Amino acid sequence: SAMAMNNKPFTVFVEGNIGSGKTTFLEHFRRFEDITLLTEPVEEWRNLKGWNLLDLMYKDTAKWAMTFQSYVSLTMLDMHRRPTPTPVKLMERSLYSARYCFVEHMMRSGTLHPAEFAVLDEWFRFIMNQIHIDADLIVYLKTTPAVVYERIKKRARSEEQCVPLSYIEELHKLHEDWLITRQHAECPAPVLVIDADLDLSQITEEYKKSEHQILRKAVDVVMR
Ligand SMILES: Cc1cc2cn([C@H]3C[C@H](O)[C@@H](CO)O3)c(=O)nc2[nH]1
Repeated sequence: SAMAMNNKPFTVFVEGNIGSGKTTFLEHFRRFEDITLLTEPVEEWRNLKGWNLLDLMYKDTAKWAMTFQSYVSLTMLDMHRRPTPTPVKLMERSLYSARYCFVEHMMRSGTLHPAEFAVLDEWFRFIMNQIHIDADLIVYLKTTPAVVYERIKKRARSEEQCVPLSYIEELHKLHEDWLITRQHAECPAPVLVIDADLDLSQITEEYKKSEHQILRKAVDVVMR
């Protein structure tokens, strides 16, 4: 049942640390024709006119963090704004995790200069005030840093092999501050927490739990 273009679809952000299984979670919903999946445009970050901004950022974070996060935010805004023909839209991450997790960490760790952070924060505030991009639900794939650190090693995405456990632990804390402690009032969406430490064989049950909640909420919104 295609959604009239003027209605806003039931929008879900899928959030979690590096290696928490977001792409796997999204792929679980590939079978539903009423759901549009927008996965993280990592390939765009790895090849912008031939430049691998992800690799540059990991290789020399102080020099490339601003450039990388600026482009990440542009690609996320593009995804937020993309017209969705279906009643439900699942997005991998968001401008919120960009600002509250990654940019926040780079500012606190000093890899973003305060002036660079100020510019990124002004862009974030402008977008929040001018463009309606909030979620109806956030699915938080909650993990333990040690578990995802091992997965990152196994997945062996080349750019990430130098990522230290301390970085994963700091990102974890920023996700918890945002999605469990609820430190940021600008993002009031309800959070559905999934135990994403479970390995693939066990996690399908967890997904089914979220499937029910997502589809039920989506039906409520569509029938409103
Ligand atoms: C919104 C947002 C996503 C995102 C991902 N990343 C990194 C973490 C992973 O190594 C890779 C793919 O998620 O990109 C980042 O540094 N900053 C980001 N900001």
